[in-house]
Amino acid sequence: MRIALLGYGRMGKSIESIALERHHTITLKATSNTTVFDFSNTDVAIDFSLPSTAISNIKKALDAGIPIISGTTGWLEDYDTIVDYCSSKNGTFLYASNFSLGVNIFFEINNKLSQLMAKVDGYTTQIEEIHHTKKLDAPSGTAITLAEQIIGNSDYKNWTLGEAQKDEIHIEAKRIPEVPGTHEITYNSKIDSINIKHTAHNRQGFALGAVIAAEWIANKKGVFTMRDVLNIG
Ligand SMILES: NC(=O)C1=CN([C@@H]2O[C@H](COP(=O)(O)OP(=O)(O)OC[C@H]3O[C@@H](n4cnc5c(N)ncnc54)[C@H](O)[C@@H]3O)[C@@H](O)[C@H]2O)C=CC1
Ligand SMILES: O=C(O)C1=N[C@H](C(=O)O)C[C@H](O)C1
Repeated sequence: MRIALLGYGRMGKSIESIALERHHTITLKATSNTTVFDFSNTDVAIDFSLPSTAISNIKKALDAGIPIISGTTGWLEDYDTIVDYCSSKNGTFLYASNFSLGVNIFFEINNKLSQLMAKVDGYTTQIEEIHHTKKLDAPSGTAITLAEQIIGNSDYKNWTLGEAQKDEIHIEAKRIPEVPGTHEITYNSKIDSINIKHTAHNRQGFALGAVIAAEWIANKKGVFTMRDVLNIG
């Protein structure tokens, strides 16, 4: 498969290495200096760029009729606009806040645990995420997905980085050098605590998941998620 990389930073380079191992070729390595995106001879585009550039990158690929995978976080308030844009172009689009298999299993556990916890009283819910100091957005896209799952299953109405009101989940976003990504959910009561935690040891899981998603999506039309790709849940 011929892959265009929209973003050639930490993730773009990890994806390149996994894609080459899986016998794919790279047709474009776009960075902030790239003025023309040449999608000729490309089967699928993968966007891991910046919160401020993701939307225009995704639209460029859809305009060119190329299926696009996006892992860029920090732009999700415009997700529905992109879904509509994709439909208007009869295109192919998949976004995931986290492409790793482990985190996608963790999402399923979070969903089930939050359904159970919604049936009992006396627990408060907190999410902690830890990432490297180069990360531009906070909270992480993954923490937002986790919070939205809990909100969908409970009386919580919102998440906040600040002090939480009764109907809000507090997200603690910590930045520590070199940490690839750690997410922990804690339910705390006067009697006990329940924690679930996912720790990424490196970026390989994110990159492998993105390449697997690209392989899966190449000949499809529509808007998809990692649940479709991994067939879990
Ligand atoms: N969904 C997931 O599984 C994961 C998502 N991410 C997200 O991916 C994004 C990128 O992360 P990193 O690679 O660590 O960042 P990075 O800062 O190392 O790389 C960003 C790249 O985007 C490039 N860029 C800037 N403007 C561009 C433009 N207009 N078009 C194309 N490329 C452009 C930069 O030159 C750089 O190469 C972040 O939003 C991060 O949160 C990161 C890891 C996993
Ligand atoms: O910026 C990162 O590095 C990561 N970003 C994603 C997020 O915001 O959730 C996924 C992963 O945790 C690494």
